[in-house]
Amino acid sequence: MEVRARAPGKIILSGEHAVVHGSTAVAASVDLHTQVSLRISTASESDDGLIKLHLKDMGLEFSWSIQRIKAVLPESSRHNLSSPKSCSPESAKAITNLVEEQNIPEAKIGLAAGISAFIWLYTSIHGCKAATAVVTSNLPLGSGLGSSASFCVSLSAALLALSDGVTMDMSQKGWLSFREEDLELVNKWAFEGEKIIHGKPSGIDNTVSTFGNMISFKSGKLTLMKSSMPLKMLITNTKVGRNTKALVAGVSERTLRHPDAMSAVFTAVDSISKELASTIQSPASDDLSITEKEGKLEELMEMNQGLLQCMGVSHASIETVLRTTLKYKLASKLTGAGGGGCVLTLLPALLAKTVIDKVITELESCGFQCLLAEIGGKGAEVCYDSTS
Ligand SMILES: Nc1ncnc2c1ncn2[C@@H]1O[C@H](COP(=O)(O)OP(=O)(O)O)[C@@H](O)[C@H]1O
Ligand SMILES: C[C@@](O)(CCOP(=O)(O)O)CC(=O)O
Ligand SMILES: [Mg+2]
Repeated sequence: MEVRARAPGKIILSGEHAVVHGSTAVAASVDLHTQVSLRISTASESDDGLIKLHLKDMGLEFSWSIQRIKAVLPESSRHNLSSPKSCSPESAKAITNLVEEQNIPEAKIGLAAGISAFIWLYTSIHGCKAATAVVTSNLPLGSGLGSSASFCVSLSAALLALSDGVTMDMSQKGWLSFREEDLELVNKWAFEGEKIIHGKPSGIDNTVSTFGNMISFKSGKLTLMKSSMPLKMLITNTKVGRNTKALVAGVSERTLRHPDAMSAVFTAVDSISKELASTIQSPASDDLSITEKEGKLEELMEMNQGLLQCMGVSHASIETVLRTTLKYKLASKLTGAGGGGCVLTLLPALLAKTVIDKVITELESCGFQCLLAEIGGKGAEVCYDSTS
């Protein structure tokens, strides 16, 4: 039994961090993906008794014997597929031991969280069967573009696509979408994986990676959005590494120290996200031209960035990108958890290509990496044939 699954990364146009505390946020998928190829041995096939994880881009391979997993994770018999369970503290400890035994290179130790999520999702959905998962990704890891969620969504999609938990026509060729209710199940399982990586995720990243498009999201509920204007975003990766779990925990600690002030910040972000969502969706008219709508978005992005600074998640490298784009009268904000990572800059529809080229050249001369990604594409998909 073999399948491939892919799931996109994302940008957050407004509301990161505040969304963890109940505010509205707006996000869109980007056309960068994590892809998982999964092969599970059937009862009739001979196998090597191993569960293998190959992180191909990094040239790393990990494997665990079925006996070892059974000994350390006694509850690893398959769970009820339709009601995903959270990883208990005991299981988390056992999984940490399984990961530590693999001697991950010190420079790549951040991968430990992703590998733990793999073990939890694999054993919960398929129990202890020999298998090989090969992962590739063109998303930068730990940069705010949701690589953790896209990893968990593509993994959950592949695992469920080879289970009886979803309904798929395995004889169909090419990339296939899930039914709505199956997408919801993929999303729930991915959220359990994302919890292992983020600690306390809001669920926005796995939701937009699963369903694709552009969404507004509040307290676990998504609303699909339909943009009525062109939205071109420049993504600048500062290449400053950071970790979402630590940044989310830092904002929670600040909230405990200053509950009233932070509650006002989160309320302001909620209003910004709602206004941003309605601006993006309202039809351009004589009252509000595309240019005026872009002006509104720019102001809202700048206000959101100011509030992210209040939360303590900006960074000197982010400030450099903001200053550089402002020289060209362009508005920017960090996207994702901040502390480094990626910055979004709105490129107005009528902006001359020469200006875009100039701003990119200047940002890249600072050592940053720029990309113009398409936003709002498809969510999780699977493919059963090896030719597509
Ligand atoms: N392709 C992958 N293979 C293994 N682990 C991954 C992969 N993509 C993401 N991860 C896990 O997610 C972590 C990065 O997640 P995070 O800090 O939330 O940043 P982001 O989601 O913005 O990329 C990595 O350190 C790793 O643990
Ligand atoms: C900061 C946060 O709002 C988004 C994190 O995104 P990323 O992992 O930095 O891509 C956290 C969350 O919503 O779970
Ligand atoms: Mg993440």
